[in-house]
Amino acid sequence: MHIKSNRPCITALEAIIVDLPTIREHRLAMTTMSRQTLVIVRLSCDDGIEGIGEATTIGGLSYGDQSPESIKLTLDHYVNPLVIGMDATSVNAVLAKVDQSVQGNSLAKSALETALLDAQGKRLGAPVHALLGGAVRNSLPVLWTLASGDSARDIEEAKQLLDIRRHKVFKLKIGKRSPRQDIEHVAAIKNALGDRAEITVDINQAWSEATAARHIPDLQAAGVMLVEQPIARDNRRGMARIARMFNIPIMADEAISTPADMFDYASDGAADIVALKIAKSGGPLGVIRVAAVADAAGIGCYGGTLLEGTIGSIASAHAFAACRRLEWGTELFGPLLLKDDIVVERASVAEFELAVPDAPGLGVAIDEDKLAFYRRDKTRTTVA
Ligand SMILES: O=C(O)C[C@H]1C=CC(=O)O1
Ligand SMILES: [Mn+2]
Repeated sequence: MHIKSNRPCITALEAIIVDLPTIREHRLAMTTMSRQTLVIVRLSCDDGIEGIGEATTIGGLSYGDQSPESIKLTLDHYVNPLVIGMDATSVNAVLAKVDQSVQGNSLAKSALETALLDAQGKRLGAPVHALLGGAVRNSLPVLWTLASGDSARDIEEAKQLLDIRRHKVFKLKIGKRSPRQDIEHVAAIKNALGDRAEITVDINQAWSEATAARHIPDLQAAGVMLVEQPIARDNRRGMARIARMFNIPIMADEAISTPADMFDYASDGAADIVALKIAKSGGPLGVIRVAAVADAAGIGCYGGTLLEGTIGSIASAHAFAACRRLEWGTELFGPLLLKDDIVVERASVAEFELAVPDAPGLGVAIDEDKLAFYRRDKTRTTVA
């Protein structure tokens, strides 16, 4: 017999596109950003509780195959009719229903999963990390990406961040210029910072396997600590050959989204480290499944970002806090790249670490005035 439950139901799901300015240009191999676009999700339930989530990508469709506009369309037209009326307390049941009718679209699913966890946490008076099995750590090391496009400016920026004890690991985005220019840039920064800082590089798939084989030794000689996604995401065999060829750790990012991707990479020995991202894996629960496969294979975990604002970064922080091992730290600096955000209290980093909130849910509240000001379909023109 089917017993009608008295559990709270989902009554509304809203997706809002928000455009925010960045503090400086951010240059990656595939695009240069001067603003960031977030998709904020608000999920209402009939017990009066609201959950929030965020789906954010980089540079429209230049980084990945989901754009802010397509994420909103997916949520409005496909996900919304599936979830309205469902029991809001079973995150797994809601996501299973969505997975049956919506293929892919991991970013929309991540924002939905985050909003459900936020709502359930608020309902139970528990932080999201507690819903994920509990935090193994209550703060996370955060690196900073130097990507102004100018070596001198990057060095100055790094020195300042070291002085104020905000970051001591720096990721350099390379692959846009020639390998020779890139290596000069990397060496200049490492020489200027010396032992005060560790340097990593992210090539964002820009090199061929032959270019990687030729130039990874130069990066190693320049003092680089690890190399992220040197070649195309679908060239798993090439990644395996590179990982075997060099001692310097090779990190897979764009190549690994699902537990199955992680399993294939692990089976082929195609990466030493994986960049976990809630956006790639469909949310905090999804990313923990990928981390479990990585753990089983002895592959190191790193807490990655798609440069989300505070909501998405704090959702990631809850998940990364709950991962059993997080040997390579995180890059949850997205909120610090933004000039402003749409929350009451922005995420901040002190003593090189980001604190994981302990308040119910995500522990983040929307600033309604700022949201009204920055939303693309703007409803007012001044911030109070
Ligand atoms: O890792 C990426 O590919 C994307 C992102 C993370 C940090 C950053 O600057 O860009
Ligand atoms: Mn990357």
